[in-house]
Amino acid sequence: MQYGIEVSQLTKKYGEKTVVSNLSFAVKKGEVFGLLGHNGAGKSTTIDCLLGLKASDKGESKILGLNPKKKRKELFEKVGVQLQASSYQASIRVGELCEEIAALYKQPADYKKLLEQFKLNTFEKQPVDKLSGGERQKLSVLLALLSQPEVVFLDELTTGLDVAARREVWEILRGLKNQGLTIFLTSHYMDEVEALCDYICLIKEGKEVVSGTVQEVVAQSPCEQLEEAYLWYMSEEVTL
Ligand SMILES: Nc1ncnc2c1ncn2[C@@H]1O[C@H](COP(=O)(O)OP(=O)(O)OP(=O)(O)O)[C@@H](O)[C@H]1O
Repeated sequence: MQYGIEVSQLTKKYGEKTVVSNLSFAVKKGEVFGLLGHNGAGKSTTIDCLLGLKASDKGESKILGLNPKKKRKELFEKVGVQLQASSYQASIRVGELCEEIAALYKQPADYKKLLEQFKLNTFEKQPVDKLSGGERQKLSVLLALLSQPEVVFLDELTTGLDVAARREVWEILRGLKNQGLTIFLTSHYMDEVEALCDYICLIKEGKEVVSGTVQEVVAQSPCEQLEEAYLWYMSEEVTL
């Protein structure tokens, strides 16, 4: 099986409002796919529907060839998820949280090694609620990788991280990608998208505006840089 993620005509409504509309795409194993769009475009809702956390109104999705709603147990070991708002038990320490989560999996990663990679090892004994916003963000990416997943979903992976920390996280992800990890990410930073993504899809009000490699998306616009192209696409009328 060639694909890490397959999505066909995914549609999600909240009441009368359609927030994800007929989205279709496929992510090959070992590729990095970026779903981009303004605040409220429907990115997090798409992830929730893909994972079966929210019921979609139409469409199908598969992760590693499996239906996430029907094969939840099977996928649990294979899929890592970093969501935007992660809440943890009050006053649990970083090391304890890692241990607790690692204990859920059959073959977890060595969390101490991951803490070192993410430069969080000095915080092992610190309560999670005393971490800075950026440290907590890095921890949420780390936790998504604890199961040694085959597919990982990262929602705004480096929001709040400083320049050096962002690059460290990119390096870690590139290394994991080279080992075959499939990555689905959302990001508001176009330099990050250029640095990491093999394929991107821009959405506006839940609808696809354009998709392709970064080079293809830029080439189909009158712009030369992804950030300008992104703004150009976003200012266009939605016609789909
Ligand atoms: N439970 C809900 N009930 C009603 N509307 C919702 C609900 N959850 C999300 N929405 C709306 O759906 C739309 C898409 O939200 P979503 O969180 O998917 O956007 P996003 O692209 O992830 O945005 P951001 O970049 O700000 O995180 C928004 O207009 C949001 O207000």
